[in-house]
Amino acid sequence: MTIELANGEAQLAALAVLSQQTRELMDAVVLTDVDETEIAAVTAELVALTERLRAVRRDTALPHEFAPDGTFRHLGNAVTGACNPHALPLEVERSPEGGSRADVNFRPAHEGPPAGVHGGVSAMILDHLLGDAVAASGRGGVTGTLTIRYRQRVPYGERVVATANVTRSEGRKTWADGSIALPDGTPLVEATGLFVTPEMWMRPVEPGQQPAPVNGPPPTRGATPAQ
Ligand SMILES: CCCCC/C=C\C/C=C\C/C=C\C/C=C\CCCC(=O)SCCNC(=O)CCNC(=O)[C@H](O)C(C)(C)COP(=O)(O)OP(=O)(O)OC[C@H]1O[C@@H](n2cnc3c(N)ncnc32)[C@H](O)[C@@H]1OP(=O)(O)O
Repeated sequence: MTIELANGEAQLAALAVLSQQTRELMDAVVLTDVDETEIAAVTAELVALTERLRAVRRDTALPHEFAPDGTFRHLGNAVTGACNPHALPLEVERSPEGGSRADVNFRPAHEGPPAGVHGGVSAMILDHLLGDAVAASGRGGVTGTLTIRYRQRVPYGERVVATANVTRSEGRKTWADGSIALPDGTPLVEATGLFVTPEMWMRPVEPGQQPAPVNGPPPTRGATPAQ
C-alpha cells in the first residue's frame, strides 16, 4: 500500500478547502428545513460528487508526518486534521511554560443532550488535548485511561476553552489533567488521563526514519507502511 498524493502540497491545500466545505455541508444538513423534493435532489447531486472523489483513492487517512517546513502534522486526524471533515478542526497552542490550550467552537452537528455537546465529543477533544500536553512534555504516548467528569452542559455556537497540563510521570507513564471551560473560567468538563509511551517508541530510530506512531512503522506519505 503506497500513500502518496500525486500533486503533493497543492493537492493537500485543495483537500483542506474541500474538507471545510464538507463541514459546512454537514452543518447545513443538520439544520436544513427545505422540503423533501429538494432534499432528494441534493442527495442525488451528492451521490454523483461522492463517486467523483472515489475515482482515485487511498486505503487510509493522511498520516502523521513532517511537513516540508519540518513541522509535525497529521492532516487526517479526527480532531485536528485540516483534511478530515470530521475534525473541528481543533487548533492547539502550546505554552512555553508547558501545557496545551485550544479555543473550541462546537457546532449543532456535535449535539448530544438538547442544545448541548455530546459527551463523547467533549471526551474526544479532551483526550486529544491531554495527549498533546503529554507530547509537548517530550514523553509522547497513547491513551491508557481517560476519566471524565461532566459538570455542566457544554454549549455549541459559542466559544469555549480547552486546556491541559501534565501532572506527573513515572517511567513510560505520564498523567495529565484538563478541562473544557467557559471563557470566564467556569469549568464544564474535567478530565484526567494516563498516557503510556509504547515500548516500540523507546527503540532507537535510524537516521532519516520517523518515530513509529503506535504499534509499527510510521505510515509516511510516499513510503510503504507495514500491513
Ligand atoms: C493520535 C495518535 C497518537 C500518535 C501521537 C504521535 C505523535 C505525538 C505528537 C503530537 C500529537 C499530539 C497529540 C495527540 C496525542 C494523543 C491524543 C490521542 C491519543 C489516542 O487517542 S490513542 C488511542 C487510544 N489508545 C490506544 O489505542 C492504546 C492501545 N494500547 C496500546 O497500544 C498498549 O496497550 C500500550 C501502548 C498502552 C501499552 O503497551 P506496552 O507494551 O507499550 O506497555 P506495557 O503493557 O508493558 O505497559 C507499560 C506500563 O503501562 C501500564 N499500562 C499499560 N496500559 C495501560 C492502561 N490502559 N491503563 C493503565 N495502565 C496501563 C502497564 O501496567 C505498565 O505499568 P508498570 O510499568 O507500572 O507495570
